[in-house]
This record gives sequence, structure tokens and C-alpha cells, in this order.
Amino acid sequence: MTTIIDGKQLAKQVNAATKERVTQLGQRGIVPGLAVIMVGEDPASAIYVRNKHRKATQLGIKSIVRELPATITQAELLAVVQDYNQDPSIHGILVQSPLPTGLDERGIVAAIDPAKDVDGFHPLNVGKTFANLPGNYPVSCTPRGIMTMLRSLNVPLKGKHAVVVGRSMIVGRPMGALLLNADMSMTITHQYSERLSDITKTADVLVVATGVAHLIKAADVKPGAIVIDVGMDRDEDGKLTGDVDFDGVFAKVGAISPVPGGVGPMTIATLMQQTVDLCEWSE
Ligand SMILES: NC(=O)C1=CN([C@@H]2O[C@H](COP(=O)(O)OP(=O)(O)OC[C@H]3O[C@@H](n4cnc5c(N)ncnc54)[C@H](OP(=O)(O)O)[C@@H]3O)[C@@H](O)[C@H]2O)C=CC1
Ligand SMILES: Nc1nc(=O)c2c([nH]1)NC[C@@H]1CN(c3ccc(C(=O)N[C@@H](CCC(=O)O)C(=O)O)cc3)C=[N+]21
Repeated sequence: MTTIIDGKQLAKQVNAATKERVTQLGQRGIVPGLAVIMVGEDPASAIYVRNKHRKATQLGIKSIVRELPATITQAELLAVVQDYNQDPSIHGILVQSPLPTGLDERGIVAAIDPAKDVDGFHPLNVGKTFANLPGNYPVSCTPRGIMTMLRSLNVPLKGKHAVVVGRSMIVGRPMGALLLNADMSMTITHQYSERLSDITKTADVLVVATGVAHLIKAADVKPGAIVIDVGMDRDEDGKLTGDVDFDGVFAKVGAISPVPGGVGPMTIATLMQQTVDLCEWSE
């Protein structure tokens, strides 16, 4: 029997806990604040930003969406970030990616106060994650949400082999770090990985984040594996689908997350959770 990892349901549980914490903070007169900065008119980004704003508002988090024109200069965008760095009502700052060409995303992210870096993209927080340092610091929300999904299965991770397909700063790399920090053996693969299928077939936990629709097929997975599909792709009919051939893989694996309704809702729930974390840590 294959388990479908219901990200929507798990996100509800995470959101309920977040809402409870917001209520507790409210009794002390504290309202967590999230600033989402969106530059230009990317339609996909607009949907994600709207979803984040709606969820934050539902949970009692103050959400500011700052929409800026694609013509903004690096210096002007830095000034916006610095304003939110100074604003005591804002605990989390997020710059929606991708930024329009001409803007230096790394420079902007590095200007965010690391204590308000709700995406966990600042080099200081990235470094802490990779070093597995103790203490409180934000971590990239998609991988953190995936760890919550894996833990919800109540199967031991320690000593097992995790394979990550994709090595982006937002998903693949921090995902690898968190799996390693969970005492798994860990392999990160990418476009240039030779015999990719031979590697993915050894994965007890397989996380796929490539943006290539249905890259992973039944022949590429180990029987009984746990498969997490991060992809947000379009199939031939324009329908939202993942990086894993869900129907083909389903019967072979032990557990699999669907698209939609898997990692996506957990990313947003984790973003809300981490906004409240940052608020509490700042007290
Ligand atoms: N649900 C959610 O919350 C989120 C979903 N996403 C989705 O996840 C997917 C990945 O996102 P992101 O990490 O930002 O994407 P990027 O485009 O930044 O990275 C894709 C990675 O996949 C690798 N890759 C591409 N093609 C292949 C291939 N044929 N075989 C092996 N590896 C390959 C690339 O390798 P190389 O480095 O060699 O080029 C790269 O490392 C997208 O569909 C995106 O929309 C992203 C963020 C959050
Ligand atoms: N600074 C920054 N931080 C991000 O976290 C970030 C980003 N930039 N850029 C883009 C990616 C992508 N991302 C998603 C969030 C939610 C869903 C989501 O809710 N997906 C729903 C479906 C949504 C739909 O129907 O289109 C689901 O999978 O069920 C998807 C993708 C966050 N990202």
C-alpha cells in the first residue's frame, strides 16, 4: 500500500499550530509582520505572492506586499530592504524570485537583516545550515517543509540514503544539507550527473526539484522508496504537474507526495511558521 503524503492536510496542521502561537503573541500585544517584496510582473510569482498574503492574513500575521516596477534600480531596491530592516513591526522579509534581469539577487538577499531573513537565503543562514550549527536561525522554507513531511511518516531516516535531484540555492542544496543533518547518507545530483537513474535507484528518500516534467519514472526508483516531488511544471495540456511520473511510479514506491497538494502548501505553511519563529526569537 502506497502512502500519499498529503501536503494540504499536513499544512492545515502546521497552520493551526502557527495560528495558536499568533494568538499567544497577541495576548502580549505582539503581531508578527511579514513583508513580501515583488519586483516586476512575473505571473507565476504573482500567484504565489497572493497565496502567501491570503494565508498570512488568515493566521493573524500582518502581511505587507510591496509591488515594485521592473525598472527599479539596485540602489532603490536596497533602500526598500533597509527600510524593512529598520521597521520593528516587520519580523520577516522575503524578496520573491526571480528578480528581473539587471538586478543582482545575491546582493539584495545579502542586504536583508539575517534575523529577518524568512526565506533563509542570507549567506550567514545558509552557512549555519550547512555547518549544522545549533541555535535559532531560518532555513529555506521548501526543504524545511519537506523535513516536516518526512518526519510525519514516522519512519527512521538515520543511516538511510537520500538522493536529491537538483542543486539550486532555494531547494536542492539546502535540502541536501537538512537530510545530511538528519544523519542520512546524502547524494546531490544535477544536469551533469552520469547514470542518474543508477543513483536515484539507490535512494531510500528521493527528493526531485528540477523543473523537468516527469523526469523520474518507475524505472528510476527503488521499490518502497519515499518520493518527494518539488516540481511545479506544466504538462502538454497546460495542467500543473510534477517532476515525477506520479501514475507510473505510484505502485512501486512506499510513499509519494502529489503535485498539486504536496510540497507547495507545505512551503507556504513553513513560511508562516518561520515568520512566527523570527518574531518569537526577536523578543
Ligand atoms: N513547491 C514549491 O514550494 C517550490 C517548487 N519549486 C519548483 O521546483 C522546481 C525546481 O526549482 P528550482 O530548484 O528553483 O529550479 P532551478 O532551475 O534553479 O534548478 C533546477 C535544478 O535541476 C537540475 N536539473 C535540470 N534538469 C535536469 C536533468 N535533466 N537531470 C538532472 N538534473 C536536472 C539543474 O541542474 P544544473 O544545476 O546542473 O543546471 C538544477 O540544479 C521547479 O519546477 C520549481 O517551480 C521551486 C521552489 C519551491
Ligand atoms: N523568495 C522566494 N521564496 C519562495 O518560497 C519562492 C520564490 N521566491 N519563488 C518561487 C518559488 C515557488 N514557490 C511556491 C510556493 C507555493 C506553491 C503552491 O502553493 N503550490 C500549490 C499549487 C499552486 C497552483 O495551483 O498554481 C500546490 O502545489 O498545491 C508553489 C510554489 C515558492 N517560491
